[in-house]
Amino acid sequence: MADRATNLIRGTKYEQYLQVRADIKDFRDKNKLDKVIVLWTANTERFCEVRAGVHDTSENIERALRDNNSEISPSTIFALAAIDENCIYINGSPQNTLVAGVVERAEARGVFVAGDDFKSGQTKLKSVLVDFLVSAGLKPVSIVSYNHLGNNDGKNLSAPKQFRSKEITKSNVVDDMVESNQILYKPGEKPDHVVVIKYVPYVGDSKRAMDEYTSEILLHGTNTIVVHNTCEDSLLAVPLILDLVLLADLFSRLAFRETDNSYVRLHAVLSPLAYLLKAPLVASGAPVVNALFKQRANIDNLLRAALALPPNNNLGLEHKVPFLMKELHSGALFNSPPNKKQKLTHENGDK
Ligand SMILES: O=P([O-])([O-])O[C@@H]1[C@@H](O)[C@H](O)[C@@H](O)[C@H](O)[C@@H]1O
Repeated sequence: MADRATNLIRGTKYEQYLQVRADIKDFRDKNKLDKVIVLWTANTERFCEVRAGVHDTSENIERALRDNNSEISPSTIFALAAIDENCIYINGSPQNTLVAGVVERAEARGVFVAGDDFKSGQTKLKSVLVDFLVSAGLKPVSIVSYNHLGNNDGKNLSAPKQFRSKEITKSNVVDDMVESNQILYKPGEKPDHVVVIKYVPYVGDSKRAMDEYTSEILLHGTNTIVVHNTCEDSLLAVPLILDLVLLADLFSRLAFRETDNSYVRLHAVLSPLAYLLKAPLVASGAPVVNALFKQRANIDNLLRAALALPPNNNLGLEHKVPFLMKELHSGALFNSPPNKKQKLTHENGDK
């Protein structure tokens, strides 16, 4: 891969960290910016070997960085530099950049992080199709996903360790959907799921994705769906980059009022961005949701909450229950008695 490494920051890992911080500061000053968001779109790295005493706390990772520890990945150096410059950091590639010590540091500094890996094509479709199959009672038993492409990403992924990172993010996406149906699957049972990526220079950015989904249906029958998708890899990724940055900024501004009237922001790990990511990072202990429409509903409802609207639960009782239908048509449904705050402001003459 050395032939593609043309833009290097030299020095020890700590010197590189200082350089990235200086670059961020310089960029912010030169462009007179209030805010910088750092998003990793560089190539996939190998997973770092997560070690106790190295990656587990902010203090340990700081020591490891200064000791030039080989298991501190370049993307982790960028994450630490961004967090220390008070910048949101988003990981658009599969590797495990955001180890526990990085998240701890983000929480301590009040900075947001999100990841991992843009969910652009094959996986996006998978997170719809498998959700549909499982919830329709068609039991996916074998999912085989092959893709080939000829851009730099494809070249990079032809290295086994880098491919392994991608294989992990692309393979785990069906887990929550499978676990959600305990009638179809016994505890621990999973479909066979294989992911293959090949580098074919001629096709360039035009990535080909071929998938075969086999499901068991009634009376041991089978149902096989085959998909062939051709698309420009970069053209699918760019809108995701814009949406990630815009939504990350928006979510970083949300605050929730506590009973003592103080305000708290969302957790440092911005999991609502999961809709755009293959392997969503969540706060420790929180459930991972991969199903695309659940992820989408999460964003919709967060934005509705920000406008003081109730979540959209799709009940639609106002179109199904006669007395609510009448209230809807007469307008009575919207004439709820004013709440305490409205009454007070009204009495004070505050329009
Ligand atoms: O999003 P998706 O189509 O499932 O996954 C894709 C990978 O299969 C592909 O190898 C890679 O080059 C793309 O950038 C993208 O990550």
